Amino acid sequence: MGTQTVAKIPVVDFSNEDCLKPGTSSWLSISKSICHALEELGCFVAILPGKVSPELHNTFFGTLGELFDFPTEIKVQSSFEKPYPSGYITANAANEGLGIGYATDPEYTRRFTHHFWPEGHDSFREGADLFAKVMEELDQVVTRMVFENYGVEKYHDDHIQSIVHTYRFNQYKGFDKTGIDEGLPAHTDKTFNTTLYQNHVKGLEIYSKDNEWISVDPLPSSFIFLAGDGFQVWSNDRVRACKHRVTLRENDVRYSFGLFSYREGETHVPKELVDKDHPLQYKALHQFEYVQYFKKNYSTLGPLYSIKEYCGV
Ligand SMILES: O=C(O)CCC(=O)C(=O)O
Ligand SMILES: [Fe+2]
Repeated sequence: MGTQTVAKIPVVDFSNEDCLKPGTSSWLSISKSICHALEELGCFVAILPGKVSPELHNTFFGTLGELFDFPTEIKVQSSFEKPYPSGYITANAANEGLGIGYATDPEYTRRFTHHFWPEGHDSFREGADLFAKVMEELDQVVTRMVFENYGVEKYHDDHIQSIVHTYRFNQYKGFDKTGIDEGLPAHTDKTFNTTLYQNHVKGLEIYSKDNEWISVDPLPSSFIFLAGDGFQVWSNDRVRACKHRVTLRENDVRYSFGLFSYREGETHVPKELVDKDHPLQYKALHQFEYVQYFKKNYSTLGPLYSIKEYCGV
């Protein structure tokens, strides 16, 4: 257990199982570090060595290679989960993404697997379910720590009930294949929060308060937790939505995947988080409508459209 800093991204080590148990001293100590990181940078790296073995890591990235090797026409037909973004999405000639709606429901990962492998593919399906479980647990632990830190833990059960998860798997071709170095442009996620996992190829960069791009070093068994626009709204600007981008400098194929957490219904700033030092910053946010609006108007709004413009007071 403990917190260290690698290249300015806080790294939180959850190897002591007590870190996942509310009220223990390990829990209380890392929750302070996590809140600080989310307020300053909007992200941190979580190391969970007991949850992801090197075998699972290697097997699962192997199956992602098989997934993206399918012909494009099979990939584009995988869009059948609504309402949150799912199916085939491509940002540019270097990037391809495939999404699953309701990612934490094994029925949806089963359907997605069946689309590509009608005979089944246990290591893909079981890997996807296992990672979704670990990321969902991390998501719940982190949001609970933040809710407690702000003295509003009484809202946390309802928060968890309102969350819908979407998976997105990304493949970025090596720089030598495309000559494209922009994997994804700078953006904040439209989620409440996002949890990412990736292979050994670097690329993710985080924008700091000092206006610097910080490169994330992939560490084994580690996840990157990012606060999204919804978290910033809910916290009345205490938590910073993490601005990030993907830059491709290596010639290896980069794989990453994320569990995207969206709140159903409306997000209001809790009344306890509004006072004379923290005047109300946002109107209620309906996250699904926000995602739809952003998608529909992307060509005019651009990737850096801010939540302040959408629902700032
Ligand atoms: O590939 C990554 O590391 C980041 C992906 C990302 O930012 C996104 O899908 O929104
Ligand atoms: Fe993102």
